[in-house]
Amino acid sequence: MKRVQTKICGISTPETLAAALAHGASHIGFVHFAKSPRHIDTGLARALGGRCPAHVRRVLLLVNPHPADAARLADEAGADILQLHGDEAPAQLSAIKALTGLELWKAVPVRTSADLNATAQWRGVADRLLYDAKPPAGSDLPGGNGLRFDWMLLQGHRHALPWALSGGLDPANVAEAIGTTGATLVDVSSGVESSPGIKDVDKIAAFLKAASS
Ligand SMILES: O=C(O)c1ccccc1N[C@@H]1O[C@H](COP(=O)(O)O)[C@@H](O)[C@H]1O
Repeated sequence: MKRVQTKICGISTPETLAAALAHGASHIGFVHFAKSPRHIDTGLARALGGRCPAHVRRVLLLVNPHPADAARLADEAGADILQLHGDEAPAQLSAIKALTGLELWKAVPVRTSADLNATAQWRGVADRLLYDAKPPAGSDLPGGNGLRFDWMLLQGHRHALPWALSGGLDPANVAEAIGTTGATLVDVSSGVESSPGIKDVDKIAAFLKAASS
């Protein structure tokens, strides 16, 4: 069976980056969104990303960026992949793709099967869909809320694009999440923290071990 890929999102220190790399993360996420407790500037993202070996992909998370800003921020951060986690329109991603040529992930907020069935619009626009739980009404954060959705919705679903699973994953539930959904790429942020924005090296290690077992 193919090894499950793993993204640790919201890395902001050399210590937590080292833990993620030592335990086999395939993707490292840097959050550039001022309202997030995980927000870092692009200079720090570049410095941390510079410690990643070439096979580890550096993902810059942005929310509703103007395409020109997305291109500048990606360049400053040295990103390999852009994760668009707001309510971007397809034309916005097309413009970002034209400017950067980077791999683009589009976050899809999921509560019901209707949310999954509306994803055909991303064909030819995004490279990967990232399913996340729909945020609570009025939430400041469109993601990173530690909330999961009903994984059973993914059973038998015909995905419009390659996809990844996120939302409320943690060391205790990630193996079940992979088993239930068949995910080949999982993404975690708050589930490997001791408090919002503070990553925990032991939880990172436990998550990566559980995801690969
Ligand atoms: O992590 C954040 O602060 C964040 C802010 C704005 C948009 C998305 C964010 N994180 C992403 O949300 C999902 C789920 O996170 P969690 O594991 O439930 O905390 C994940 O893809 C993060 O990359």
